[in-house]
Order: sequence, then C-alpha cells, then structure tokens
Amino acid sequence: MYRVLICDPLSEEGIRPLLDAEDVEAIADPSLSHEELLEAVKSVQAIIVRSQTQVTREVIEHAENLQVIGRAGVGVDNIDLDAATEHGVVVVNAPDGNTISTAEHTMAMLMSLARNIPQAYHQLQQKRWERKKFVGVELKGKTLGVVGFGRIGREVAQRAKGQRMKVIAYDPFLNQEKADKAGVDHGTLQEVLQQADFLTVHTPLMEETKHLIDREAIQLMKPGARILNCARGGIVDEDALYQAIQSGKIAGAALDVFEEEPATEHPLLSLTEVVATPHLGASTVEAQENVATDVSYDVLEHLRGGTVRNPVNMPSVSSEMMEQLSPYFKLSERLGAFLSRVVEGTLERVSVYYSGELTDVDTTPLTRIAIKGILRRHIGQRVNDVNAFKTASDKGIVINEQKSTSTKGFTNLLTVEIETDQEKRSIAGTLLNGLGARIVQLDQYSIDVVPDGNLILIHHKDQPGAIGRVGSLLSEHNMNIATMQVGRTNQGGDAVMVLTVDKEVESECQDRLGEITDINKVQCLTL
Ligand SMILES: NC(=O)c1ccc[n+]([C@@H]2O[C@H](COP(=O)([O-])OP(=O)(O)OC[C@H]3O[C@@H](n4cnc5c(N)ncnc54)[C@H](O)[C@@H]3O)[C@@H](O)[C@H]2O)c1
Ligand SMILES: O=C(O)CC[C@@H](O)C(=O)O
Repeated sequence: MYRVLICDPLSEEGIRPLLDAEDVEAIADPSLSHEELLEAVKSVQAIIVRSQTQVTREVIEHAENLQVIGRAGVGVDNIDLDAATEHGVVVVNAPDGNTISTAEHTMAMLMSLARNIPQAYHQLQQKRWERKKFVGVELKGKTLGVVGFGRIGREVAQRAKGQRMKVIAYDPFLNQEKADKAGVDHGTLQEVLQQADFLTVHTPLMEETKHLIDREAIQLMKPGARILNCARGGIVDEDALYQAIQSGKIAGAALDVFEEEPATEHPLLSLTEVVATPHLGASTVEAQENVATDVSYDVLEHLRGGTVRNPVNMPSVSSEMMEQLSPYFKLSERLGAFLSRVVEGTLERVSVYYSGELTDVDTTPLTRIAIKGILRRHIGQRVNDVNAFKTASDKGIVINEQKSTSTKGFTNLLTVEIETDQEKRSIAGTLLNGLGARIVQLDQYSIDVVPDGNLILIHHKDQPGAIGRVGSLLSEHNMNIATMQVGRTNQGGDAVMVLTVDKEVESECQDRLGEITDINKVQCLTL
C-alpha cells in the first residue's frame, strides 16, 4: 500500500484516481504545522503540494520512504530540487493544466490596471462616486512587452492581440521564425523594456530571473509605463517597483505574486496605483481539476513503476523514443548489475558503447540505467534513475558513453566496460528478435546467456573433466542446472563457464566449487 500525503488544498475531482486506487492510502491534510509535516512525511512514499507547502531539504531528509513529490502546478520553486535529486526522489509537476487560467487572470489584471477597476469599486463600497479620479487608458494601440514567451506568455500575447495591442516579446528561446508564427515582434530584453507601455513577466523564478526587472531595468522603461507580475514574486524587484511608482516613473502595477507570501502587510499594497490578488492565477475550477488530475496520474504512475509524463528533475523521454528504448531497459540494467558483481577493486570509470541500431537514438537513458545497475551493488535501492549520474559523479566515477561501429554481427549491441584500480572488465548484450535479452560477450569470451536468475560464473582451464566435476558437485548440493555456456579463447587455454541454476548458491557450495582442479575463480550472483 502506497501512502500519499496531500499537503495543500486540491480539487477532489482531480485527485479521484488516487482516492479510488486500491493500492493507495491518500492522506489529505492541508493544515499541518512545520513540525507535524516533518512527522507526517516519515511514513509516506509520495507528497503532493501546490505552491504553499515548502518541501525543503529538511522535509525531504525526514521522508525516509519518499519516492515522488508531485507539484500540482508549474513553479517548483517551493521544492528543494537538489535535495530531491540527491535522495533519488522524482519531482513531477503539472505544467499545462493552469496555463489558460493564468493567462486569463493576467488579462483580467491588465484591464483592471488600465481602468482602475478595483480602486473604483473600493471607493464605491465606501459610498463615494468618484469619476475624475479613475480615468484610465485604452489598450488598443499600446505595446505589451512580454518577458518569458513560454506557455503562459504566448497565451497572454494572443489575447493582447485580440485587444489590438502590439506585442513585443523577449525569451532566450524566441527567434524570428517563432515570433513571426506567433504574430509578435521579438527583441532583446532592453528593447522590450524600452518599447513597452505595459510590461508583463512570465518566466520561472530562478537565479537568473531573480530581480530581472530591477532599478536599472525600470530606468530603461517609458515614463508612465505599467508593470504586471502574475508569474512569481521576486522576478520584479519589489523595492525598486515601490520607489518607481512613488516617483511617478511607473504609473501602476498589477501583482498576483509576492516575494513572500502571504503578503497582506506588503508596502506595495498601500499604493493606490497597485492592483493585487493573492496568488489567484491558477485558481479556477478548471485549472485546479486539471493540475490535480495530471499530478495524480504521474504520482501513481511512478509509484507503480511506470513512466511519468512530467518529470522535473530527470530528463523526459518522448513517447516515440520510449518505444525504441524501453525494450533495452532491462538488458542495460542487468549488464551493469552482472559486471558490478564480478569486477574486483574500486570503481573508477564506466564506459557504455552502443552499436547497430542503437547508434541512431539518444541512449542517455540506457546509460543511466546501466549506471544504476552497477551502483546498486554498493548503494542499494537508494540509487535510481533520478540520481544515478549524480551519485556516480559524487563518488568520482567517470562515465563515458560512445557509439561504436563494431556490431560483431548483431543488429544491436550494448557493451558495458568497468575499470577499477585493479582490472578492466567488459560485458556485452543484445536483444535477439523474438528471443529477448542475451549476454553475448564476457571479456574476451563469446557466450549466449539469458541475464536472469541465479548465475554461477566460473573461470577455469579448458581441460577434460572440468565441466563434469562442476556438474557432479552441483548435483551433490541438489542444485539443478538450467543452462550452461562455455567460452574459451583457445583449446586448453583460459575459459569461462556460465551456469544458470534453479536456486541461490550457498556459500559452502561456492567454496567447494573453487577447490575443484583447474578451476581458478567462482562467482555467484542473482539478477
Ligand atoms: N500566478 C499563478 O498562479 C501562476 C500559475 C501558473 C504559472 N505561474 C508561473 O508563471 C511562470 C510561467 O509559467 P509557464 O507555464 O509559462 O512556464 P514556461 O516554462 O512554459 O515558460 C517560461 C518561459 O520563460 C523563459 N525564460 C527563462 N528565463 C528567461 C529569462 N531570463 N528571460 C526571458 N525569458 C526567460 C523560458 O525560456 C520559457 O519560455 C512560472 O513562473 C510559473 O510558476 C504562476
Ligand atoms: O498552487 C497554486 O494555486 C499556484 C500555482 C502556480 O503558481 C503555478 O506555478 O502553477
């Protein structure tokens, strides 16, 4: 049974898949204090949050069984991604479900700002019929500067064009072709700042975007321009904005988000030129249902060992690529696991070579899985697809991935090579059409072994009787041999036997195998 803690209020319809799942115990508690949260996370496999709950390193470190953190929304600035990655915890979000609601909210804020609607309403509530005080400006013909032309920025631009505004956008990924297609101008940040009558930001909050709109940026803007932030508090420097409004440089601002939330005492709220909402961009019935559904799906999928659609801290794999690569997942992990169990010494370098039909695809996910297979021998289940590369690099292991032209006659070939301070070993495998995975090479020996079950690897001298003696001894220990493969370099030279047996080999049996004449080394492993 998976325990899933839902910390912030989420649409009940949206989390229906979790509530109905027979293998899930969903615990919804949006009122936990910090101390209660630290206690509650100890026993759960998944946490789901919106923007309110801070999933800090401390929280993640308390959550000993945690596998996945779901963010019902876009921004993941309330989750310590480094800590999650280090602990092998997958973070998933719901990036699409609230785009329209947030774009619509931005338009509502834009119009409120242009026509002073909240301020005028507030006066009416005070029984004051003020008309002169609230003369607004038209949007038609004005320029909207959009900083961050992602999902929401693009939707806002389309809507602003509907108001017959001119739109100029800046985004590091926006080029002329994309801008033409969207029917907007594109410019540098400086050009956008200089031309905007209204400036709206739609970037994530990151180191590079923190105070992106600061005192200097505001200085570049037209006198009397207006600023909107429905993305994240902190993208616009709040002190600089406050001063710019007070000095008259900026005519007004519309804010849905603040550097610190809740922000009921914020000085900007005392300015009549400011319209504000308490982080309501995504607060619609539709958006909340969408994000809760999306995140529930991914959380369930991850817990059940499936592939998530919106991973944040591991690269996503397109469904097309997934179709090509997934048959190799098990092979890749098993090759890594096999070799890690037979190699001796301290791991220094892992190289993974791909040939045949594998040369045409992005094989990074397969390398990651091979590394996971290798590291699990020493680190256990704590290493997974999320932290495999990071764990290897933290341990000083160099990883090298290469495409190779040597197919050795196979349509696909995956070779894993490990170098330690004592030796260099390699293993190669292939997927045989209709027959599944096979180990086809171990060091210099050609073999044909299914990478599954209880295996015995024996290094011996190619001499008459060696195989028979192994068979007899295994039978004495009541060990049934399912398959046996022998590989040798030359007649009478070094050779290997790889046997699959029906149960795990006991240490006494392994020791006795090692004492047989002409047998040099015996290694037993279970895949
Ligand atoms: N107010 C709300 O309730 C609410 C709701 C949803 C999303 N959001 C926030 O809105 C923002 C945008 O969300 P989205 O779904 O459009 O994200 P997105 O990832 O689709 O788009 C973000 C865009 O910002 C661009 N960008 C990154 N750094 C930039 C920089 N230095 N200058 C200019 N552009 C830069 C990226 O290239 C990307 O195109 C996020 O901060 C998100 O958290 C707020
Ligand atoms: O949880 C919310 O309502 C806010 C979500 C929003 O800020 C987001 O980044 O998706």
